[in-house]
Amino acid sequence: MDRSIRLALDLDGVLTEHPAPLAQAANRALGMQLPDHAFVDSHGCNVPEAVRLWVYGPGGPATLLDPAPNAPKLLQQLLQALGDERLVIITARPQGSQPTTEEWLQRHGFPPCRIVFADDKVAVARELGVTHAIEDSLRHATRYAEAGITCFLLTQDPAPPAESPFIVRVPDFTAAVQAILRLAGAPIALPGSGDGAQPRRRRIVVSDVIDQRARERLASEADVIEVDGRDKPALYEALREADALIVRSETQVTRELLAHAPRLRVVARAGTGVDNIDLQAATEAGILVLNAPGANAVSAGEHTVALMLAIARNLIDANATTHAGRWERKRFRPFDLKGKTIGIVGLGRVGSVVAQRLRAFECRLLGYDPYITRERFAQLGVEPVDYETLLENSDIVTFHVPATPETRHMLDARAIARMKPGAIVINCARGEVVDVQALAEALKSGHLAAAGVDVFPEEPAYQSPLFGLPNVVLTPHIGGSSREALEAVGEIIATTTLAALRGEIVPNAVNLPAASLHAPELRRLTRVAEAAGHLIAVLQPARPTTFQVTVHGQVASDIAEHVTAVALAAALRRWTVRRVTPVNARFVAQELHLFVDVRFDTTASTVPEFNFEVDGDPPHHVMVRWDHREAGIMEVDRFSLERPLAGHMLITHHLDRPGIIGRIGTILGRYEVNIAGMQVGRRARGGEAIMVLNVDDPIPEAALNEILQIPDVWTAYVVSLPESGDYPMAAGSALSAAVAHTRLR
Ligand SMILES: NC(=O)C1=CN([C@@H]2O[C@H](COP(=O)(O)OP(=O)(O)OC[C@H]3O[C@@H](n4cnc5c(N)ncnc54)[C@H](O)[C@@H]3O)[C@@H](O)[C@H]2O)C=CC1
Ligand SMILES: O=C(O)CCC(=O)C(=O)O
Repeated sequence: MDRSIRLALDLDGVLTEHPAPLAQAANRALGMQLPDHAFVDSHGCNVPEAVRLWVYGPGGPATLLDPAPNAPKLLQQLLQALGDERLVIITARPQGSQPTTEEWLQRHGFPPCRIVFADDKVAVARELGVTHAIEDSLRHATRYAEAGITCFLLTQDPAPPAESPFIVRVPDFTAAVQAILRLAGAPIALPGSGDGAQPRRRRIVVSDVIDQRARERLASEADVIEVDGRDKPALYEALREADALIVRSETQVTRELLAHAPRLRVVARAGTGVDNIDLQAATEAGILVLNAPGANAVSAGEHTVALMLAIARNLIDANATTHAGRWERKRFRPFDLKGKTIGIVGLGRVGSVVAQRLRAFECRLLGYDPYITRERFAQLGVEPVDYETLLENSDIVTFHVPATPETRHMLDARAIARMKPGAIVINCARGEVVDVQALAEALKSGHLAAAGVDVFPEEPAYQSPLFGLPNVVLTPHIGGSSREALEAVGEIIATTTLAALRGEIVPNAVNLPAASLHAPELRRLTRVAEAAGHLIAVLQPARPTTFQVTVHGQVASDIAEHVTAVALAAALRRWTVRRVTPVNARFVAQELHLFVDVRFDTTASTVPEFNFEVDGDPPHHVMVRWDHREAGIMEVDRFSLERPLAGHMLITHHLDRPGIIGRIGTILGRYEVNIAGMQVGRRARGGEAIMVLNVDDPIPEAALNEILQIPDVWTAYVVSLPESGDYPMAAGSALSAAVAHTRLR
């Protein structure tokens, strides 16, 4: 192995993703007008020191950067090949950013490595005897080259004529590391395939017990980490890199927990009730919350009936005394459910199961649920009554409502006082629904005969006023835990968590309105809506003040809301460093004072169209047409297109005069960019025109600059939109980074 190589690595743009979000954040927060590449070499671009300190300092946008693909593993391989003596990170970040920088490296799993903070990188490199460097800044690469240090420059641009032989242009960090390993004679076993980085394997934390098959299903696509949700330090540690968290009722998903999970995209509740999840905090963070309503309803319903029977038949005591060798046949006086009046509070999924089972016992059923129809009561064979009537007339009252402010302590001392003497209470819903203190007192006084309780205000429950009372049957929240329920819940949660992580639309989202349309129609429309949002932000790179969506034709409001959320999220991803998904798109827009205005023109008898408009100088517009099967972007800035936009494109706004299109073609030809198709539109002969060129190859920045030099070409945008197939909706768009250039007319 060649031991003479000493390597200096740049940080931003080499170990991190491209630092464009830093410039965008500074522009937004400090009202600056920095170009996207400002932090490729912030010192060289004269970014003021105070701005650099803010960007790289505690809580600054640099702490939110993602690592470059596979960067931690690549650094590990370099360290293995070269040894830590011969590798150093030299960054031009200010010295004051040392703690946040080190914290970022550690948080993203980079191996420990020497790091030096210096504006004059070459002076430090010389002192350290550096022979090779990896950089993304041309200025630093040039300076290294002048000092005789070979510098791998990460860029897509071709080399200009007569560039120093000490500068070696490579497309990305993987290629640079390959070259260094080759030079060092080290084995090349790069993460991912030889010529490109593999997407990172998803990490799913499971913090409560779930079905074994569900775990296996998750493990087929992701790394599954199991931790005890009650062990906060262990859970927080596991969540640092987690994409999804799966819980049942024990783990409390609080705002604090979410703050420890910067990558989290999905929280899945393997069950029904989501009261252990801070839905507001999850929504603000753009995290999708899933649950599996109904999958354990039979289990909870049967458990409810089991608690009733256990009480009616004295099962618990009779079992214990018989086991103890005491034959107390005369002591027990069980009773039949037949003929009893049972009051069911909440006739949703579980309440309905209970009603259906109890009909077989020939009970009289009273029900209180202000949110369901009379027809539903009739179907279930339940008499609808008000809550007071139910309490006053029932021998057994059983609760099946969700935990909400309205249902909290629905059964308190006053409600209990209305109940028949000797009545029985069953709570298999949520602990908060019943005031346990009042219940315990009524049980002790004898006003109530017995209670069956599966759920507690605080779980796990290690103490309760109900503990030790002889007339209470307690179970540790196992109502929904039947084998069948766990299997069904596990299947739903595993399948939909993986689907949501792949960016697919799932039907069981709690904090994203369900769209009343199913794949593949919705998937296609979603793809195009995301592309439209992306495109409008390429056309309008500075954040506008208004994002207007006008829907023409017959479109259901939930579909319009879905399309708005998807397009808005895609646009916001280019307007803010904050993580945006359809879940928090409207919230983030509000935070950024971006007014989102959705209008409907349902009278228009047209194929449905979604028009996205943003204000600016000039304002921009993108229109999506959707014939309920196919969808496509059919207008840009009010110019109609013959074919929907797709693929790699150059879009220009220019004056309609002879020669312009030819000159653009010539420039692209010189840069070996093949043109695959062209569409042009104009308002009037000799007026403003638009051209969309589909190209087979990436358009180098230098070519774009030349195009912008052509007189009467006002703007040029390079953008990639999906051709076919799916791409992630919720985060991490597969749309390529777009370059937008504008020249003032
Ligand atoms: N013990 C366990 O292991 C399990 C407990 N559960 C819990 O059981 C409860 C019911 O679950 P599901 O039936 O799946 O929910 P659901 O949403 O299907 O039904 C709840 C019903 O309560 C009604 N309701 C809401 N507020 C009400 C109020 N103030 N007064 C009267 N009725 C009201 C609703 O209209 C709805 O019909 C939930 O708290 C759930 O978390 C569910 C499954 C297992
Ligand atoms: O088994 C569980 O996780 C609790 C079930 C439950 O309470 C629910 O699904 O709401």
